[in-house]
Amino acid sequence: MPDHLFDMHPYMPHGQCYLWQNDLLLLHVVSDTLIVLSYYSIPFALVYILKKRQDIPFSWIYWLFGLFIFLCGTTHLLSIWNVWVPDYWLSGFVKLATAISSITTAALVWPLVPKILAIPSQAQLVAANSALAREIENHKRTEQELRKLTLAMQYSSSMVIVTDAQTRIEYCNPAFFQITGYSADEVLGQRANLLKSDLTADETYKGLWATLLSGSAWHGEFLNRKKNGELFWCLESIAPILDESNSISHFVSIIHDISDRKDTEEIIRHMAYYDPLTDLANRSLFNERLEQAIHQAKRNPQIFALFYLDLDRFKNINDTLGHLVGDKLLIEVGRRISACLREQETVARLGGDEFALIGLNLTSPADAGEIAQRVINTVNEPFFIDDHQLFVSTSLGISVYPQDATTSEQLLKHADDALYLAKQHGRNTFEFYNASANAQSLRRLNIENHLRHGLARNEFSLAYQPQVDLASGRIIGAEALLRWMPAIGPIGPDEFIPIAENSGLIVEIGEWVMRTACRDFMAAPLHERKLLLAINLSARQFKKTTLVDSVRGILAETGFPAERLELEITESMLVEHFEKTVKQMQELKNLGIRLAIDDFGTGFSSLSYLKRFPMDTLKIDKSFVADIYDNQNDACIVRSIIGLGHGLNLKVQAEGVETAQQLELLQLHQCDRGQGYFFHKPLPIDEFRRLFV
Ligand SMILES: Nc1nc2c(ncn2[C@@H]2O[C@H](COP(=O)(O)O[C@H]3[C@@H](O)[C@H](n4cnc5c(=O)[nH]c(N)nc54)O[C@@H]3COP(=O)(O)O)[C@@H](O)[C@H]2O)c(=O)[nH]1
Repeated sequence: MPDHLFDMHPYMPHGQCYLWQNDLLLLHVVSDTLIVLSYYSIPFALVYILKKRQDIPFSWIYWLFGLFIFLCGTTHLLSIWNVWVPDYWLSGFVKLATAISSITTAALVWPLVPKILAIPSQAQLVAANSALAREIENHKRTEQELRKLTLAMQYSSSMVIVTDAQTRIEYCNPAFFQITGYSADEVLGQRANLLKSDLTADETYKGLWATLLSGSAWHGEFLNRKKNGELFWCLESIAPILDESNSISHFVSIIHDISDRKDTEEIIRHMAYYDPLTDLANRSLFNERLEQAIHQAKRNPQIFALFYLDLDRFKNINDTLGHLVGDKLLIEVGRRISACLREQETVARLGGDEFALIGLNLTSPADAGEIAQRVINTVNEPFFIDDHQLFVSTSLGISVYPQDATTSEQLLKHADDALYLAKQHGRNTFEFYNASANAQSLRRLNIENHLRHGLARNEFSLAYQPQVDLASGRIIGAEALLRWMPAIGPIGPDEFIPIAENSGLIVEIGEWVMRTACRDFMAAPLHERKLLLAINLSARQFKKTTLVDSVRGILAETGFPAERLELEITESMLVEHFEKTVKQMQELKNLGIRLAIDDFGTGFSSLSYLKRFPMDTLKIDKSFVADIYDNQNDACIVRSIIGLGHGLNLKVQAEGVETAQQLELLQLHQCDRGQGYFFHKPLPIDEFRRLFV
């Protein structure tokens, strides 16, 4: 060591300055002693802490710091020591050791600062602790929720399936095993399509996958199959579960067994689409099937036919044998008609005795004719119902797609027009629609429209056809016959009366006829002649419960004597409305009115009915009279009717007498009265009056 740097000679050694200053010595010794004691206590405290808290991070720095403090204390201890023992080398070395330890500590403590600062503070630890506590609480709550959801799945009556992204089953709830009959071993790891029945449309699966792969949930219905092969309807909700990277990791399906609901739906559907009596399709289903047939025929050009049919005079059966027999007959007719068509074709009951059929895939319209004939033949076979043997006939109208129409409304309307034609052509037959039938139906509609205004426009008049007493040749009365002169040109009663009957207008028109005829006959010169007045009544008028009141009212209003009024009723009307008709007739008879059966021989001809009606006159239909001279059968029929009428104490009147020979024969068989062109055509009132002037 260079002496000039540490030359101590000019200075007094440390210790000697205290020799002559006792107080200073005391101050230094006491202070150094206190410093030493407190310096030494620090390493001890640190050692104690490190022993107790061995987890303290960076403990070596505490050891280093402790050593440095200890050396500092030792330096002060040596300061006291040097007062009396000038061992400055020792003090120098201790200071050197202190310097080394302090430099080392200082050098090592600075890099440690950021690391120590990174150690959380107490406050931070408290905050982290409470955050952790909250986290734990949330976790517990989530666990509880999960437990609840798991329990819900366990006890749910709906099936729950969880699959992986490849649709391999990972979880099924107990309801799944219970409903499908599978066990866990049989399904876990299997593809979810093990329930597939192959009866669900491919479009459904396509839609399902498109929805799921787009990340959305799919809802829909499947017809699935259980382990035992039984089919069951499922309402499913399937949702994809996405992972953190937004890829599908799982699928979860909730499945409800809706077979019961489907059964109920099926019952409701059946009620909505099937006729409860015959179990045939009803009008709604028929319309749907017709639309389907049109749709298919448009895509795949083909011919099909629509048949419209009803039973001829079905009402007779209902009225005479009761509705129960009528219903059983309809059921049986439905069965027979169905047997005439193929499985995929439609037979519907549209109401009452009306049926409609669709005959598909025809090679030509003639096929439709064959089907219609089969239907007629099968219906013509006798029916045995409740000890009754019934003979029934049917009439059919046919429209063919596409030649007659291409819309359901038009096809139905044209078949209906054709049916009308079949009825007009004598029943028990079929007719194809044709344009003229269409024109006829349009004409019918036009006539009906004009008829509605006929009375208001004063377009009606009456013609009177004289009725002659065949023994004396005297005119004893006349039949009032309605004439109509509308703006569209004259229309005969044969055409407009059925339309007036169908539309119900005949009731009002009939009253006008009776009132006008009674007035005409009350005026001179007819009144004095005490002529009989014959008036036709239609079935529709008879159905009206007000008929008797109306007749009574007209007689009272016009003063025409009841005993000179003869109301003509056709034979078929008597049979169709038997009970009601007898009652009405009896009430009319009670007024004193005469009753005649018109067109006798053309209707039902049940003699047992005849004796129950309170009749006065039988009118032999002109069709028998026409050939009475040339046709033995007709002559025989006329003779029999005259005999029958007289046997029942009735007056017999022949209609349509046109020749002297006919008259001669009728007189020969003692027919009471005659009416026909041979005597007079129906005459306008003025001409008729002139006969008596
Ligand atoms: N409910 C009502 N029906 C009525 C009424 N007025 C007429 N009618 C019915 O309309 C049908 C057709 O009647 P019409 O064209 O008047 O024909 C009558 C006679 O003109 C015709 N007749 C009479 N004599 C002859 C003859 O010698 N030859 C021949 N070819 N025809 C003849 O017969 C019709 C009378 O028939 P009927 O009633 O059966 O006695 C007809 O059914 C009328 O009943 C009405 O007001 N209400």
